[in-house]
Amino acid sequence: MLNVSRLSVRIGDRAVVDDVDLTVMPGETVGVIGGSGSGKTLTALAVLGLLPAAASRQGRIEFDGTDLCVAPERHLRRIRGARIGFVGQDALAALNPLATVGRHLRIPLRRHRGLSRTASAHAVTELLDQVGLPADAARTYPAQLSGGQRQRVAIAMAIASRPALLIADEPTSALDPPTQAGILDVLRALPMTADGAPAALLLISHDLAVAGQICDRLVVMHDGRVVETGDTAGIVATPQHPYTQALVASARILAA
Ligand SMILES: Nc1ncnc2c1ncn2[C@@H]1O[C@H](COP(=O)(O)OP(=O)(O)OP(=O)(O)O)[C@@H](O)[C@H]1O
Repeated sequence: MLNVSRLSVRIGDRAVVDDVDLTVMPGETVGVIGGSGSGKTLTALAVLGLLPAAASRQGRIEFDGTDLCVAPERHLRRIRGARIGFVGQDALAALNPLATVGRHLRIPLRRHRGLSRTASAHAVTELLDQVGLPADAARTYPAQLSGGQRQRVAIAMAIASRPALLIADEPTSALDPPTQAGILDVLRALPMTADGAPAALLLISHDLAVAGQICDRLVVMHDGRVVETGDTAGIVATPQHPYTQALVASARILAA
């Protein structure tokens, strides 16, 4: 479904993402892990066509059979938020402080799924339930919610269109461990997409312990390059690259 090949992103004369290959199959949960500055976020932004103005990209990003690197901006606008959802680290930044949770959810429901007013009211309740929030959360405002509840709302907004792929960039890193676990449960149980196929998740995280809990496969990035990729269980059991070995060792120490 998503097939990134030989992706490079340059800012000035620096290749901040260098020759990255990455695939996500329908229904698959893939984690992109690596340290700060390793190029994870820019890889995600390149897929969304939302790189900073100073950046340029090369390579191929095939999604639903179209190369997004050469697709016109109107094609990207059509798939962003509809076929590809996005959740970032800072839910507060994604939410309008003056709008209720219900209003946040009705906008994508009406825009992307074309639901009537009555149908979208029902769909709001269903979405809230999918992310573990009670129906009466629809009448609350972002400031009245905890950080974890706000992140649940941000995920509900991102999945309202039933996207084929959800990109989540450090969705739990601003949250305490019990709250993180709740958000990972929500991401693990993504609903079906509009065409009935299972949704896929591309999870960006610096934390192997987080990605390892819910990802089928991991892509390890270091200094802008993919240094290792494989099944989560295999990577955790027998990491090959020295950087991955260090990541696994430090996750073990933290878990001990
Ligand atoms: N707008 C920008 N202008 C200049 N350099 C940038 C910009 N955005 C990112 N970079 C640089 O590109 C490199 C990769 O950044 P990126 O945000 O993809 O890293 P990351 O792996 O997501 O790290 P983090 O976990 O800290 O967000 C970093 O060295 C960063 O400083």
